[in-house]
Amino acid sequence: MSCCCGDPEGFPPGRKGVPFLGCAPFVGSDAPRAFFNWSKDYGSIMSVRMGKKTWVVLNDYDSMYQAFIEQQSKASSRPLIPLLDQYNEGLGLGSVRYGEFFKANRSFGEKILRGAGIGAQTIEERVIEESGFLVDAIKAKSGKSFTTRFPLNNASCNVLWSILFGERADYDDASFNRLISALCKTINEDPGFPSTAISLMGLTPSLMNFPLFKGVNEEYLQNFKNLLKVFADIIDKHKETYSEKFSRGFVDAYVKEVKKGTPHFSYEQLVQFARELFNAGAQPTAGMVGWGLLCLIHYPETQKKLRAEINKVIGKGKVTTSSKASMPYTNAFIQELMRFRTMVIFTVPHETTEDMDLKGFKIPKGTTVLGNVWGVNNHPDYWEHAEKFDPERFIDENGDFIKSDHVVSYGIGGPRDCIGYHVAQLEIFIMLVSMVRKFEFLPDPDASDLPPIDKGAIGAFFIPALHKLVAKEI
Ligand code: HEM
Repeated sequence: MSCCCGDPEGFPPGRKGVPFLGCAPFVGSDAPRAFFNWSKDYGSIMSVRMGKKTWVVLNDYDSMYQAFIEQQSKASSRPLIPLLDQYNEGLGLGSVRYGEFFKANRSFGEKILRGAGIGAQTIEERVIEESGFLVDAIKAKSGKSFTTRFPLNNASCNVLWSILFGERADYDDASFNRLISALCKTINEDPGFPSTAISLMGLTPSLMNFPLFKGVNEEYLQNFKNLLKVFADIIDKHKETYSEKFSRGFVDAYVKEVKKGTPHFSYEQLVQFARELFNAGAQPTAGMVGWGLLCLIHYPETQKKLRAEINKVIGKGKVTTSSKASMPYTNAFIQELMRFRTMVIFTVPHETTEDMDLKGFKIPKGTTVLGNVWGVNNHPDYWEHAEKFDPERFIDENGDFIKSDHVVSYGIGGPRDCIGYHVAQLEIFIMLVSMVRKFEFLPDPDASDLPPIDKGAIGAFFIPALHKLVAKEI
């Protein structure tokens, strides 16, 4: 049975927008904020017509928890997203439908990203080694202003590359830098029409046929094809030099499964899976560390407190996560950073595989359900002055760190949360601590203003706009 507006009875209320496009023309360049504002009229669980489809958007912690954790058996698939499907053809991980193929590949990926089966060096050791190269690259700037994005992208790409292939590249390696540029082109990391258009085409596929969007999409698709070709070639080389006696990383471990004939493993899937881990992992992590450095120059008192704790707990010793439990301020800084600059603004869209009853609303099988990650990270019910960067909100009266469930930057949990959480957290902690211990970060003396702390590309990820700063060696 359906109600007068065409939605099934009991379906969450919401916005319909205009014929063909639905709400796309009203979303603007900041979709999570637009959805969150609409939820003030319709409630936390609301519907939004995007093109021909009506999505359900969850704008608070409780509804996301009930859908993605408590009813995970019903809400863990993925809808077909034409923008992504045109290059991944249903392979990879993030857009794969829930089922045996997904489970086999996800569980393999989880093991590898925890460090199993990729040779003797742990992931933490790889991150520590890479942080040393990052510090050296910044030292080489000799206190002159530099664009942070490049060494951070190099460092984060190297960590992923080392997990995938067991090797890293110097920061001036021309072919690796070309690969990083190819990656950046797939992300559209600069604010402007292309990054907004990609975000909107993900939500409303019909826009892909409109002239202005068509050009952006053609370029987007070509960039992905270029990146896929690079991965296919390198994986072919790894297949030729494969040996059962050692594993250089994810790719060797996966080749082993294909050779064994393990169901759901294939070379085509390997190319897409490896490409996707690189795509989904390298830039959000580099971007998060980049936002962290920006916060340090905007809040110099915070920078001082952070360094004081690092010096007290680690001093000149090796930076490892074994010190983390004794560093409440650093933990608070990182948790607030993840909340304040939400890198992945929505969950990847989920799809229901059965009818679902969500807090009294009826959500039929086959409905797209989106979690508003930015909305939860900024919800006034959990955060006083959410717009303020304030690590102290996570320090209790005894000076201890308060871990919060309401920071959902990696998703809320369940079978589709971020598979790279462990790697990203290692990188953010070890890279930031290693840099803050060695350098005082200061504004670029040649710039009239501080670089903006609220402007970035809101496409696939919320990446800081290109900016320069100074790192003065301590
Ligand atoms: C600061 C860094 C990162 C943030 C904020 C982040 C955030 C997220 C979020 C919000 C999701 C969607 C969860 C959902 O749909 O419910 C996700 C999914 C995913 N992330 Fe991350 N991520 C980060 C780093 C990484 C890294 C380092 C990797 C790879 C090594 C990675 C790989 C993925 C993949 C493959 C998925 C899809 C998982 C699936 O569908 O099963 N991410 N991430």
